[in-house]
Amino acid sequence: DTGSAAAVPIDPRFDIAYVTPVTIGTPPQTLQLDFDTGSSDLWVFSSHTPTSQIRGQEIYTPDKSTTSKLLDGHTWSITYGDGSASRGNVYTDNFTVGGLAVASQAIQCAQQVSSSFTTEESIDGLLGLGFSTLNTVNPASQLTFFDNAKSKLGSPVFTADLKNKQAGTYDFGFIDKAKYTGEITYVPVNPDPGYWTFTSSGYAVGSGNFSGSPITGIADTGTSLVYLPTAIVTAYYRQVQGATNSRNYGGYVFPCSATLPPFTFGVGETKFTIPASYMSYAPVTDGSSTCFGGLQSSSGIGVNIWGDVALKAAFVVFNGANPPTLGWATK
Ligand SMILES: O=C(CNCCc1c[nH]c2ccccc12)Nc1scc(-c2ccccc2)c1C(=O)NCc1ccccc1
Repeated sequence: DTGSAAAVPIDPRFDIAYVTPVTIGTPPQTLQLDFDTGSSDLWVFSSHTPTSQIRGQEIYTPDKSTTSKLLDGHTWSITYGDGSASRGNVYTDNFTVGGLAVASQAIQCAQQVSSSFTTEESIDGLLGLGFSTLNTVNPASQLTFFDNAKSKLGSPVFTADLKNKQAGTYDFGFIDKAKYTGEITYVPVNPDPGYWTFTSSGYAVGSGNFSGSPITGIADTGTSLVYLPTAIVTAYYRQVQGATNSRNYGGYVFPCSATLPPFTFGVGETKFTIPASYMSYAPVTDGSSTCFGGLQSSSGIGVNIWGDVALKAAFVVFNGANPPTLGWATK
């Protein structure tokens, strides 16, 4: 079997996050989920979520599904590095993504979500595509959709083809040659503690020379920006007129009118250039002439994160074979 579904930016102006339609239950209930290779919980806004915490999201109502089953006594609770969080109970139900079906997928129903999820009206939940070791369900952790689907897939892979300010695609079980150019460079993945962790072969700022120092980080579709070591980030913003590291805004900002250099990162012998236009993320507040950078320091995080700003410059193969690898191709 295979599956293919669109990854649609939730805001036409800035690529904050992407959502993908899924169906849950019988008859099918359609929700838009944020596919997230940086976590491993599949959680949804639901009939168990207090209405005060729902603002326009679609919800999953297990009681309306003839195939839903309560996973008795199981709970979950997740907190992301930005302080956002959710928790709740667990059902199993039929689940499909782009024509690929999994019976009795664990669906984590939110009984509590933090304000940053309430205010993201276009996100009805998250679909974790990290390794199942990161799943937070207690007392028994649950498998991700990808782990449940793997045995049905021709090839144990999924691919991310995210795009700038337009819809991209997540494919499951096959690699679409029409989506990339040249050869795919595969690199080893360290699945411990559960992220798609790989090592980049270096970077360059604008037309500067390539620095071949290895950068270990995670391929994370659930994080908007790129977070790298401070030395790299300061080297980048040294080339941006008027850029400052703002305590007030929590990162590097610059005049929206500034000329930005592109940013190149290496995977094996292949080089990926993030165009300058991707490196300006958004005005710090609506209408402001101060913009927040798409590249920020990872010093407070503890891990380097290759988020959407980087991933949308490539076609990425998440190879769930044993051992797992990541494939990168230009497009
Ligand atoms: O959690 C994920 C992927 N799912 C995000 C789901 C999500 C969390 N709010 C959301 C809001 C909307 C949609 C999805 C999400 N990735 C990782 S690995 C390490 C960290 C981390 C650890 C410590 C400190 C910082 C990061 C994060 C992290 O918190 N990223 C989000 C972020 C990173 C920086 C700034 C903001 C957010």
